[in-house]
Amino acid sequence: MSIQVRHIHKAFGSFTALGDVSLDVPSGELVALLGPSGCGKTTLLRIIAGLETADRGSVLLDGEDSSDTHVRERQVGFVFQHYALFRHMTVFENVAFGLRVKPRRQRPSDAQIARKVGELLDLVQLGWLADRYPAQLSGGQRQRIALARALAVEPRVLLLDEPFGALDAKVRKELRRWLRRLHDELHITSVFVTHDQEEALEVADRVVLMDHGRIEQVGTPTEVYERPATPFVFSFLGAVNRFAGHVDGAHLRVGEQALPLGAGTLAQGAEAQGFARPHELAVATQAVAGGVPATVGRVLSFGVASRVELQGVDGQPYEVELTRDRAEALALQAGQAVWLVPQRLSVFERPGSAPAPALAQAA
Ligand SMILES: Nc1ncnc2c1ncn2[C@@H]1O[C@H](COP(=O)(O)OP(=O)(O)OP(=O)(O)O)[C@@H](O)[C@H]1O
Repeated sequence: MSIQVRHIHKAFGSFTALGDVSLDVPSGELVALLGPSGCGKTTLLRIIAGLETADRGSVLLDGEDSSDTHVRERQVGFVFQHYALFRHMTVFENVAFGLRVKPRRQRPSDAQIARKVGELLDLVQLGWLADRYPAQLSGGQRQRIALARALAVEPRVLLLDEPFGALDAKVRKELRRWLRRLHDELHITSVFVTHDQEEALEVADRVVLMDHGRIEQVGTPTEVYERPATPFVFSFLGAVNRFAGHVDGAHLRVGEQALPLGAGTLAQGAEAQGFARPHELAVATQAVAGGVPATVGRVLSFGVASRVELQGVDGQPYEVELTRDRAEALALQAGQAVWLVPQRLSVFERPGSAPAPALAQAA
């Protein structure tokens, strides 16, 4: 089932939690809503679910406006971070619950329920736990059972709110791979909320980056990581080095240095920030054109990679990732003066910072 979110606006009192949010989720896709705490991810998920109503805008499920459709009729399955299973029920009964509470005419027979629950427990690979109670399960097992319970009623959409948020890093990693495999088997349109960028990039077909109640970018993991549309996306998705300056002809002028700009449409004289990931900076031990001076701090080597922490002349921190061989060839020492040369620089103009055209010409 496809989901279309159209111009959703939601305020809590005077606080705008979502401002004009629109999003298309094609049928069968697994989409991650990613953003910092408080950016509106859960609110958007709850509006899609029908657990919350929007002030304006609409949600279309398979092209039909769902505003007047009750949560129960939307055929949506949920898994929440702390969606406690029923403590007094066995795993089997927890998974069977959604089937047992169906209206009498739609309710499967006991034999059908037993078969269905058995299949679902096999699917989440926990058939051997059917007779246990939730307190006798690990956190990861509980979330897999919660997922089996959500799937029992054959939802057309699956909504997951930080489903692995409460688990430790290792279990989280295992479960997200497992979720991806499960999705590839079932192809249920799924939206999951996370504030963990690695989780979103690893699991989702497409990532929706949100900040302050707005969508900043929607794209495949490669698109959002390789071609961030805004400074926020750049900073949110992993380590980044920042070079603040202004546009000067075909260069970004950063202090005394002029860093070459790629093709673009930046306004002459505008204040701008250049971004480069740690692996996109080369280190030179002699002064070079287009290099920004910095002082080596710590050099950390893990396996085949080395990470170098540095400081710019104005105290700006930088981080560079090199192959270990390259780091050893450079023989970097703490306190050494070096020059950082961006191999790729993504430059964003500060909105409204471009001088008036006449001024720019005079400069
Ligand atoms: N019922 C409510 N009443 C008042 N404010 C609310 C309510 N629900 C959410 N908010 C506010 O709306 C904003 C968005 O909340 P939301 O839960 O959607 O964020 P989130 O991105 O899911 O954050 P987190 O990752 O911390 O869960 C927050 O500032 C939150 O305090």
